[in-house]
Amino acid sequence: MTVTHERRDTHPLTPERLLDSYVAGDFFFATRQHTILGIGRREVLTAVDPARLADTVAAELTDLGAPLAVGVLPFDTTASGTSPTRIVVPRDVRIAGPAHPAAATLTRRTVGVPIGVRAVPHPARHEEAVARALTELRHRDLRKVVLARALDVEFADPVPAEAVLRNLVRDNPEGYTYAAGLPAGRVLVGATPELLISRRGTRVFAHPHGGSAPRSADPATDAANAEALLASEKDHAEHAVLREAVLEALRPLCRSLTAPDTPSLAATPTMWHLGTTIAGELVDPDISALRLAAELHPTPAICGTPTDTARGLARRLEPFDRGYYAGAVGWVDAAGDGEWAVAIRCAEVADHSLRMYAGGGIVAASEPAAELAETSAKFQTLLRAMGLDLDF
Ligand SMILES: C=C(O[C@@H]1C=C(C(=O)O)C=C[C@H]1O)C(=O)O
Repeated sequence: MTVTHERRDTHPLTPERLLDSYVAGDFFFATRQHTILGIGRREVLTAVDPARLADTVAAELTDLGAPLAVGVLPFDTTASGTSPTRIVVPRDVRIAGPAHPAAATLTRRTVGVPIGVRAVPHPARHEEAVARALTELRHRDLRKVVLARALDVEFADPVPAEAVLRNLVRDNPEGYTYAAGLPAGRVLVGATPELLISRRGTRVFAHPHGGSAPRSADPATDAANAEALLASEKDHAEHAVLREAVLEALRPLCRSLTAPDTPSLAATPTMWHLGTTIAGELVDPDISALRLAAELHPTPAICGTPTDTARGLARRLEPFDRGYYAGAVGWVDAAGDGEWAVAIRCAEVADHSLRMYAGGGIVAASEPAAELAETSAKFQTLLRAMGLDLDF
């Protein structure tokens, strides 16, 4: 196993070269700090429960003398989930600096022309599901539930995950842009703004996002959307549930924990969000980034509160299995450091088709039509990367 860091020789290891080397099945993770490429698979470790897998991964990294492991957590990490946590020790790891700002000079790649696009469920059914969730919110012990929908896109030719990834890197300078190989040649690819947890030594950070508004090409509308989000009681209520849950999960693990009282605006090229930066100092330096991700996931950003009730309701109201959508994607190294991002704004690529997902938090003050529009806006991250000017 070799780890190659950026070096100044005739072939510097640049983020662009990592992108050029990436092939579907590899692991790719670009952040504001660095770009990681995990090539191939030396070991694949799977288990339903990511917390249990964390210890196995730590032992495996030590045994193999490997620097880091990469992978994905599914949305549903309970026994009834159908996709396991999947951690890969790559054959080779290459690390370069951040992809930005040079990414703006990347040339876009063509993804192909779709021969069919289908919303799952039909948009009207999604509105009905939101309406049913509102009834549950009124009558049950439920404060928030996240409901998602999907878009299935069919192509005449195989979908080049490499092109989708490259276009996502080009378009999304601030977030976590990722690709992870899944069984049967499938690929999870996306660009998420949301950090579930990062750990460096005893320092941990989380940046939960909850509360959304679309960006606009018109600067006045764009600014007005941001202002309206900052002033929206409904979005602040939705965010408060999330902030509380993340703080509550981290509190027993941290000797100190800080978070501003009110969220601030976080931007992606397609969405405005309310975000809170949470920083903590771990009590136990042996708790790895993967273990921390397992402790926090699923947060109310992608599930709801209380967790079990919300997960059960989402399972009943959504006509699909989320798989790795709304799970987590990231890496953990031999020292236990790592970064795990919330696996949203993504698609699962399978040969000639892909399925993209978008969801939104429903609270008592939500409205079905607005929730449908929010998911349409969230699809834009992937639709743009695919060069598709569609509104679903
Ligand atoms: C669930 C998604 O996004 C999450 C839900 C949000 C919301 O409801 O406001 C905001 C950011 C994300 O945490 C998604 O993009 O699919």
